[in-house]
Amino acid sequence: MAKVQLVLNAGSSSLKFQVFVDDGADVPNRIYRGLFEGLGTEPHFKVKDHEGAVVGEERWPGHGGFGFEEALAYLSDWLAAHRGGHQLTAVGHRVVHGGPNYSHAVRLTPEVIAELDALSPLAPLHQPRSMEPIRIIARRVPGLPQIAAFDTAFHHTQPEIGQLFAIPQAITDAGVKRYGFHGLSYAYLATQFPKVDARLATGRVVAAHLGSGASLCGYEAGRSVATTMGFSALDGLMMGTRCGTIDAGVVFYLQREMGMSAAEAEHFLYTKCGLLGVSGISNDMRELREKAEAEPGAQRAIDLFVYRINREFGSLVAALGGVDGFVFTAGIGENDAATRADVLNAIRWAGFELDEDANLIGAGKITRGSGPQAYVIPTDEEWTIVREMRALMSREDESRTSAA
Ligand SMILES: Nc1ncnc2c1ncn2[C@@H]1O[C@H](COP(=O)(O)OP(=O)(O)O)[C@@H](O)[C@H]1O
Ligand SMILES: CC(=O)OP(=O)(O)O
Ligand SMILES: [Mg+2]
Repeated sequence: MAKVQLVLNAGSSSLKFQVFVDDGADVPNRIYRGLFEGLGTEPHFKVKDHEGAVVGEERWPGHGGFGFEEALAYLSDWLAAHRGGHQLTAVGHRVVHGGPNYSHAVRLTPEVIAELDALSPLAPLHQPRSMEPIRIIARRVPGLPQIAAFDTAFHHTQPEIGQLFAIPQAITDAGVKRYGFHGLSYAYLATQFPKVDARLATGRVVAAHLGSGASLCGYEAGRSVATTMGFSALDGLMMGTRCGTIDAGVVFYLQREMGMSAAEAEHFLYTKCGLLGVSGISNDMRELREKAEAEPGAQRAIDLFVYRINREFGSLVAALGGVDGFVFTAGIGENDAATRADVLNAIRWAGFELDEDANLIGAGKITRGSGPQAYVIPTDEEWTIVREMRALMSREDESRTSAA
């Protein structure tokens, strides 16, 4: 029976996973990559092997009661039954918020789980979802090692000034500061920079993670020095359903003049705004692109999405003192050539020159000329998690050895 490590990435309606051989190799050896999507509505399971061939697929039409619990039970049975069976040795999880304390992965003990639960108010859309599979597995397989890797951890290298809001120190000390998110994705991109272009690895780079959540990260020599998300995953760019940066005065206005409670205003800004709110049509860029010619709302949403990226890009370039490269990643960044073209045309002022043909192919370098270059690099959050998990376990082994 093959020993394997499982990595889970729990989203709002999906559960992505990857399975790696537990061989301690520095470059993780992936054997399966898959997801459950449509949880709570029309669940659908699909898994591919390391060559991308589909090796499992199942649907549960109309099974609204099929959630993480059912998905994890199905996955565990599938792994046990497949190719002579697989023995799980550890599970790694994407946890969105690690708070001020965690700049690396951590082993999930009951105390750590309680500490991470307490961060839910900082990421109300994400943290409770991140924590659910951890609890289910702890109950189903007590004793199975579980670790958490955090979206916030990669941004611990931001200078202190970049983490501050202009508020009294006592409130900053209570944790009200800029954390930044999508760090598992940005950490993965940084590992690819040297393979893609040496200037990315050593220079000043802005990467755009454009998925259902969206943010930009400014890197200096592969380390995060500034990012558009701050205290919560509501900040920065316009997203699928989130507003991004908004004048705090609007939040009070929604409550005082429009009769929303604090909870209603929060729900509104997380789930009814962004591409969905502006277009009145959809949070999905594919649908907006299809309808952009006929529906002015769809085009306006796309225009604002791009405008906000250009504005926030300018702010990161100011923080970096210049820019040597740009990277696109995640659902929109990897798949939507039209958005990439719009963004590169918007940031021409920084010297980027779109290569239309390369952009249509959508892999590798998509600019030309003598200025800074832009690239498409597909992200892989689960790869960062398994690497973090192995690093944590070898640190633990070392400290056990030196204590002995
Ligand atoms: N082929 C495509 N063309 C344009 N946009 C796409 C395409 N595929 C996915 N997207 C966009 O990517 C989003 C999902 O991105 P993803 O990175 O998978 O997000 P998440 O992991 O946060 O769910 C979708 O909502 C959609 O807007
Ligand atoms: C932190 C965050 O916004 O994550 P996602 O893009 O998965 O919603
Ligand atoms: Mg995501």
